[in-house]
Amino acid sequence: MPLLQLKNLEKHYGEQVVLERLNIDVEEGEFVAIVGASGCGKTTFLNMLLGTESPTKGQLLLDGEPIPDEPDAHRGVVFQRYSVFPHLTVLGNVMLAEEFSTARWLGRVWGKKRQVIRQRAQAMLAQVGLEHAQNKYPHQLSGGMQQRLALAQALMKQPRILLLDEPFGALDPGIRSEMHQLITRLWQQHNLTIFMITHDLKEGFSLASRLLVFDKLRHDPHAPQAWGATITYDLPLDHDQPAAGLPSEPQVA
Ligand SMILES: Nc1ncnc2c1ncn2[C@@H]1O[C@H](COP(=O)(O)OP(=O)(O)OP(=O)(O)O)[C@@H](O)[C@H]1O
Repeated sequence: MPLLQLKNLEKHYGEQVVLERLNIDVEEGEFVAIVGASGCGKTTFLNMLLGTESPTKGQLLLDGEPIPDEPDAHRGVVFQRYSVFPHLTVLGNVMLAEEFSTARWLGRVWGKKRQVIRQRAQAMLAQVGLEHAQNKYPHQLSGGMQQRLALAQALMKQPRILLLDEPFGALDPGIRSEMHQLITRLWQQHNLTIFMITHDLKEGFSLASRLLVFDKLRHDPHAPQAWGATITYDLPLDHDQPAAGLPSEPQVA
């Protein structure tokens, strides 16, 4: 069974149809890049996968069941601009998510349990290359280091699905390519299924195993909100072959 199934999925906000006729299956372990014009509903799609937005029509199934309508440990998320607790160190920020789930009301754990969480957090920081920065505070980190921290935080919960909303969009080119290597390694090490929104088509082609293009095919000048975007290209990417060009005609998926 596919990990995720989208069946005639739609999302409306009031009168505005944002997404329509989304029909795809996604297998465990795929790395799906999502591109499309600004405002076409990419973040809305990610929010439905995360569970902070629910579908208006159709079905969104995880392991054959409707996806839970609130975020849980199955799904980790990293945004372009990252928010942290500024008064906590790098290590403290990574430990925090785990402390909250272990001690729901107080958000603090002590003794042996805390020791175990600390060791896991330190191991995760080493995986993202932040082992030497664990005692720094967020304002002392570069943009790339902040995104490494965001990845460490998201992976602490051992998610199956990692949702990335333009995670490298604000970084310099040199730092971006370091982050590309890191995300490729983490994808393989943690056996993740990744959805990544990007505005950089080249980034999508080079990192992902599949590329989805969201676009509006139907326009009604008298009712601009009546039609939403859908998946107009669904391209498997074979990294053994040179990157293929986009087909010349849109194919409605
Ligand atoms: N909570 C909301 N309430 C009402 N409308 C919303 C809400 N969230 C998004 N929208 C609308 O849905 C449409 C799609 O927005 P979304 O942020 O998903 O697009 P996007 O493709 O991610 O854009 P960008 O590439 O600029 O980030 C926009 O017209 C936006 O105004």
